[in-house]
Amino acid sequence: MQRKVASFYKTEALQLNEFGQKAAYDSNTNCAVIAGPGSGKTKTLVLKVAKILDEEINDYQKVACITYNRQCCRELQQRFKKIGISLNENLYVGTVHSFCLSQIVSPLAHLVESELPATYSIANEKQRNDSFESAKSRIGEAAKYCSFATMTNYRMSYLERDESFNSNDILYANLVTNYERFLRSNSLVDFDDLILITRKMIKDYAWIRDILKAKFPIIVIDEYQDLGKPLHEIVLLLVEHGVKVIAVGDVDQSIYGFTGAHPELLLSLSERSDFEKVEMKLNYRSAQNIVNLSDGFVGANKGVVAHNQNRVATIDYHLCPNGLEEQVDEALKKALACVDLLESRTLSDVAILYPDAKTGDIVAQKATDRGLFYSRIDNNAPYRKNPMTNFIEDCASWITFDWKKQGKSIYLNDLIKSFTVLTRNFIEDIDSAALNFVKFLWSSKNISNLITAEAFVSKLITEHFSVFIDEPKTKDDFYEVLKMQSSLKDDGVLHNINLQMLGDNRDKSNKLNLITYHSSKGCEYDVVIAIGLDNGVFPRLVYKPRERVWYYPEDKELQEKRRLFFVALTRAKYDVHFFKSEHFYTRNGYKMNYGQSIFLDELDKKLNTYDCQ
Ligand SMILES: Nc1ncnc2c1ncn2[C@@H]1O[C@H](COP(=O)(O)OP(=O)(O)OP(=O)(O)O)[C@@H](O)[C@H]1O
Repeated sequence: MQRKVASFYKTEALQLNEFGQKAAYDSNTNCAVIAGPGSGKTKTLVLKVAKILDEEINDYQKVACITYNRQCCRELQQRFKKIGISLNENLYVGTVHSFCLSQIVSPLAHLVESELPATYSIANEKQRNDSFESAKSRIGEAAKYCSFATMTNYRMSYLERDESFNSNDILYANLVTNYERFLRSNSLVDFDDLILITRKMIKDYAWIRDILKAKFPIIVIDEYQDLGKPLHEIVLLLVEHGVKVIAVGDVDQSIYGFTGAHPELLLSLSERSDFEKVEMKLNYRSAQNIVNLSDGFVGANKGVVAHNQNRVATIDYHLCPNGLEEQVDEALKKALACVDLLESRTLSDVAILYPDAKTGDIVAQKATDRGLFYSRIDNNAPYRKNPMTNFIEDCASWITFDWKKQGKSIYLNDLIKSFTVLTRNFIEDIDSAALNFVKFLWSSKNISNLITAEAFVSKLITEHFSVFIDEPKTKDDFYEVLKMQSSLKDDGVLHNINLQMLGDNRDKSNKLNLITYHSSKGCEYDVVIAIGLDNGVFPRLVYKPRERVWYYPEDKELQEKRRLFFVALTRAKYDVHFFKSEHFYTRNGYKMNYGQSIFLDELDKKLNTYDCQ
């Protein structure tokens, strides 16, 4: 029988440490791995999956490797690739939403009674917001100050539409009901629907659990702390049905409370008698002084030790009294200075972290003014990276690649494979579609100096991606392709990008990382430069009109922001620079002097206590 994975993973696994990694790798039962930043969770998980593929899975079975967001998913795929494992018949890697849609809702929902409309699309952000606004106006004045996040939380917490759903908070129950009604009236479902419908299907039908167990006898879930109640219930139902579950996460890195995530669910899983609990306490990433500062910053001190005992990090605060724009200018200067410090360091080893996409606009504009290349991840980035936009960048790179130059190219074979994976479920005659696609690539390569990036993307869309236009399963991904196309137009933000530069976007080397605190999860950089560390900016404050005073948000929300700060701090291998102005501006433009971020105060306290510097 042909081996499903190369044995290279075994050599890599020899590196796993005795501080939890090996125990997780060797565990033969359900396992909950709880480990802090940089402890090698992802490394261990990837090697463990390789071992499972090699030893436990037969030809007709699959391991599902699921995570919460797109970026973590990409990271996992890249890590698999590094040890010679690509997605194949026995390995599924995807987000929880794509797992629910592609493995459960889409193939099985029409066979059971479900809430799913006969034909449906996945609602995009605007459609979700429109439905929410319509629901609010249907209810009237009482719903004026209701937020989408609170509604989501309610919807993901009260899973049965029973008395407790209706009575716990009548206003939000009403809002959820109306929101769903508006979605359905437009034949739409949203991402949370996918999870809620999946949960109900798995709960109500044992034969669906049977199918899942037969196909996916082992499910591995990364970033478990980001899961909410319905997903946790799905996991428990499957575990009780005999599916083996490996859950990996870090409670202190739970930053999706606004989508209904409950970090304590990972702890409750680890305490079950049918789960082995493994903790990892070695940090491979950061210097000891960063580890000292971050350990216990959110919860109890865990006694984490830095692997690189000799590494010493600089932790610096920088005051910019003139406000955010000055912070951005100084942060960019600092980024360049940090690159100059070490010969081996490039811009891609440095990240500027900011609290929101609006601030990202300022950073991106100022970086462009300085002629810096950057890789940007936030909601206002011209387009998001996803399998389709990555594929287009890869195509552009192949077309414009100059073989005489040094560098790593993408191979035509890989492009054909990706094209097939992307389109095979939507095109009947995949062979001739692939042949046409290859002809298109070669003809574009022959005129690569003449064709604009926009013309290339437009042609690719009309001639080879038209199958995606009304396809619900790929709607969000395809939307990013359309955003890419429009940003490349004459009036778009990327109008000055040629085909080669579009191809270069696939490569992060020598590009400064511009990223929100949120999106930085799972990343690591030599140097982290964090801006906006002022009360009122990060964390945001809440205005009490009667008292005319700004307060910190309530404990739960502040704790979530604290975890976000913890995520940012723990991305750094070496140095961390915090920028602050000690004031913020209200929406009406008033300057409020509320000092540096409370999290810098807390860090100060730790610095004084432990003499971390
Ligand atoms: N046993 C090991 N020996 C050497 N290096 C390791 C080992 N385990 C992990 N590393 C390295 O430590 C770094 C962090 O590992 P990894 O990204 O897997 O951690 P993580 O726990 O997933 O981090 P985070 O939760 O912060 O994203 C990586 O550069 C990885 O290669």
